[in-house]
Amino acid sequence: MRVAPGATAVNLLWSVVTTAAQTGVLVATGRLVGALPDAVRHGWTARVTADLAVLVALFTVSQVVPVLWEHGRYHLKNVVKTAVSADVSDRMLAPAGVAHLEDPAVQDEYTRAAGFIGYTIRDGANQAQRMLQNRLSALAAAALIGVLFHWWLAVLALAALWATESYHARILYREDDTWHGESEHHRDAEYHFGLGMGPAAKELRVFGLGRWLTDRYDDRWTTASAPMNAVRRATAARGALVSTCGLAVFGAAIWFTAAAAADGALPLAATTSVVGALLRLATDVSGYVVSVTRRGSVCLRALRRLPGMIAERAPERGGTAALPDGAPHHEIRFEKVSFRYPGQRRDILRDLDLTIRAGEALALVGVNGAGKSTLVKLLTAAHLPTSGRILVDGVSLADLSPQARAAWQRRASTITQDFLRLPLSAAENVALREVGGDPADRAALDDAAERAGAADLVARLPHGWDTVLDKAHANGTDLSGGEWQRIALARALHATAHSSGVLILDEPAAALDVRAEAALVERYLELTSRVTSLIISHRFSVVRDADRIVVLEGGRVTEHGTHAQLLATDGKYATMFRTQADRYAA
Ligand SMILES: Nc1ncnc2c1ncn2[C@@H]1O[C@H](COP(=O)(O)OP(=O)(O)OP(=O)(O)O)[C@@H](O)[C@H]1O
Repeated sequence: MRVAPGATAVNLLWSVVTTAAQTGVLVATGRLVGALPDAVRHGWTARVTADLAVLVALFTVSQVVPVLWEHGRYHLKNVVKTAVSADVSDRMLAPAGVAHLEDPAVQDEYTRAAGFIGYTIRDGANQAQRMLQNRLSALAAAALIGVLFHWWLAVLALAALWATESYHARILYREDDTWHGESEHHRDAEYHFGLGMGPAAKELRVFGLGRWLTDRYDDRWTTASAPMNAVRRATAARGALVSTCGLAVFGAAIWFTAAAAADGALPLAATTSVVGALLRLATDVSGYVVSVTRRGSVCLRALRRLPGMIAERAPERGGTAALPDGAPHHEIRFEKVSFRYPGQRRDILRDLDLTIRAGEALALVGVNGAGKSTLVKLLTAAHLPTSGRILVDGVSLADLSPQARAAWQRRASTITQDFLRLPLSAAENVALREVGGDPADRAALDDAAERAGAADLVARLPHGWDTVLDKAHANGTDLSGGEWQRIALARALHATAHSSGVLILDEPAAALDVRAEAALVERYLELTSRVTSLIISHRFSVVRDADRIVVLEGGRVTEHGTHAQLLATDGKYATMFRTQADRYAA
């Protein structure tokens, strides 16, 4: 990842200028102090004026340039943050499949790459610049000691700095590693925090679960922090001892310098500069900057590992095949398809055979957990079958090239049970620009809304299509579950009117009221007339008009036919239908 080389070069320049100015201040202070005895004896001299002017100028530069440098680092930090977020998203969203999104090991690596409290690439990059400046500054101060006094003292001071800083950095590394190893607990803690602030916030309050959530967050966070606190307790005393030893070396060096001055072996000006340089070296022994830089590099390594890990744990099977434009022209065929979720012991689908003819309106019914939504995931190539094939006009989805697989996913317009609720305008919620929709084409939007039964809803919105569907947004509004469902349906219909040829509706009526459900049923055949469609619903009123209905049971299709044929067969479908119908009749 290469980010803002120009801004990085400017920041480098600022750090070099800062170092030069700070070292200049040490020299100028020495010169000024060296000139003072003369001034005391003979009054104010031109040399004092000149030395003072140089000192003030260098001091001003040493104070002002870091402000510019700070600004530059802040800018770079933001650029790095945006670049990392984009990079992480790209890597996570690149595969057409979704198996890696459900893998805890990948989630952990993702959490590390994206960064969490104190562990981010942006902080690492920021502190790396500080570390560089510290190194330059330490070398300059040591050079000053060597030139003005003794090189062995310069080396001793650098060695004391290096030893103390390394020790502290090592302690921090241990803390860091312990902290980092707890990423699952951190994720859990963050999840509970997000839950309280996010979409479930209202429900949690209504149930009075605020306290429970806080306690749970507290518990997870304490669990995550406990190992690091233990390391911290174990190392605190030793850390303080090492610091004291390091500072003792610097104290002795200052003592030695002062003694040389008292013996007349070192002029006053040089003594002042050398003591200043020693104090400068002594103040930066914490190891913090080194540790944060290392943390950043840990995140960077996780980011680099992420694609490899995704490829290894959730390999993208595929080939080079492509589908003909506008497929399916003939059929979508499931041939002996079995599927088991990664890491699970049970097949959800078993040797399933099913054919969906092009242009057909097929309905799928089955009890909870029968595998209906799983079948949709396979149909949209989010997962590939564990065995068997899914053929679209004779081409297996498993043989598609990554581009062809992505194109097939765009061709299938799917509204799942947990459909997207985007904090965007109503227009953008229906016509997603990213998949070729045009929110400015109001005629197309009106048509989709009309067909989805959402026209009245849009007309009632305070700013019509431009109303943002998010209460957290100024002038935004929130929708009820059923209203959202109509917007989602409009999105699917808008897509089928443009680029999609396959319409998949998973429980499209779950949140609809009786009238809206009746309207959906009335329009169902018209809605699906131009496409190949699959509808899943527990409401038999919604599925009964489908061209064909299939029953999924035990991972297989056990019955298929029209509503009338299935009732006549008097099997599972007929039983389920009558149970529901009897309840309504009663
Ligand atoms: N990502 C997953 N990892 C492991 N198991 C899963 C995953 N998603 C679903 N399952 C399991 O697969 C089975 C079928 O789930 P699926 O969601 O396909 O059922 P469904 O027929 O759509 O149910 P419902 O009518 O309740 O929506 C369930 O037992 C579920 O626990």
